[in-house]
Amino acid sequence: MEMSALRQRCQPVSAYPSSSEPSSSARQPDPLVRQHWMFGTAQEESLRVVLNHVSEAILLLDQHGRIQLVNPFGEQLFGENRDAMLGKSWADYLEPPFSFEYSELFAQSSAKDLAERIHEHSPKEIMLRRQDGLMVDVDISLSIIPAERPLLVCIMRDLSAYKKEHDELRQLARTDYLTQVANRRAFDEVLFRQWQECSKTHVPLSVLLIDIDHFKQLNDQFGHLHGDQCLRRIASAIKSELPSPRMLAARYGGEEFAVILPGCNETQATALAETIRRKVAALSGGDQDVVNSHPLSISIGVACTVAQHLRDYSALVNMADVALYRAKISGRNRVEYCAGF
Ligand SMILES: Nc1nc2c(ncn2[C@@H]2O[C@H](COP(=O)(O)OP(=O)(O)OP(=O)(O)O)[C@@H](O)[C@H]2O)c(=O)[nH]1
Repeated sequence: MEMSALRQRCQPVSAYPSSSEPSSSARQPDPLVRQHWMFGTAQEESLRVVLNHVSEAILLLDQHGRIQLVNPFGEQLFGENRDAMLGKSWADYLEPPFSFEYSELFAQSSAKDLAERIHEHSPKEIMLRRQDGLMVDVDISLSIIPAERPLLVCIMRDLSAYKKEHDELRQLARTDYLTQVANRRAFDEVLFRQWQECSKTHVPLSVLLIDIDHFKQLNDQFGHLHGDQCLRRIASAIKSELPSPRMLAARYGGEEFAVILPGCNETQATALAETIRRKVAALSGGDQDVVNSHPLSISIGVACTVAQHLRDYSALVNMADVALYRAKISGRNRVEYCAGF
């Protein structure tokens, strides 16, 4: 056999076209890996091509979790050259708590223990820290090749695009299309969470229910498209007055909005409601636009709970509703507080 043909047979699984072969000084896989992962036959050569072109990161780890082989997509995912990756601990590329979890897995004293425990840790979604410091969400699957000194096949799939799409869809499902504030579903979820958190920490929790006054008249006089424009302007006025990102403005339904104010007591919530009322009243009047010249006002009901003395969070909303009703029958364009039923 010619020397070049012999050399060809001795390529490890991660072999590249000859132009990108590692230099002789580059770190080489464990001899055991080399012994098992030589290529020569046409079938093995096909497998080498598949591994080099498959768009998932494929790594071979020894039983201590040290990287023995990596395919080109793996290099791309880790943002590092394979020569630098070979021999390094795979778990060192992971973010805590996964780095601890997998370091502990690879510290098993016997191959049998490792084989038994590997199923508890795969498949799984974990976070990878690339060489350039970027964090990437990945899905991993670990399989064991049983032997006295077992090897592990680690397949990693980049979830970034999927995560981005998922986050965008989630955001859409929680946003009111017309006004771009949170919708009722998001309001209920956040209020439930804040209720639980404030119960634990004994901080007050307040809610505002806001209803536009005589909105039907505005719709009837100027049409629903102009009504929509007012809804958008009022939503953004409410949002702009919230001093903390933990506070949430939502469209509660029709021409009603709601605000969650974690950490706000009765006095603070009432003062903020008054600021919002004034801001909305100031939206109309000064503009040339016929709708903007139409007087706009809102009525607001305020309710607060401290140490969660109420039955549940819906009782807080009911109290704000009672206060809102009071504001309406007392002449509108005002803030009312309900201390309890
Ligand atoms: N333009 C527009 N109007 C809406 C929307 N949702 C609800 N409305 C209107 O809001 C109006 C609510 O009318 P009412 O419940 O009678 O209340 P109001 O006229 O504001 O009277 P008070 O609340 O008692 O001051 C109705 O005319 C609905 O058609 C919407 O998305 N866009």
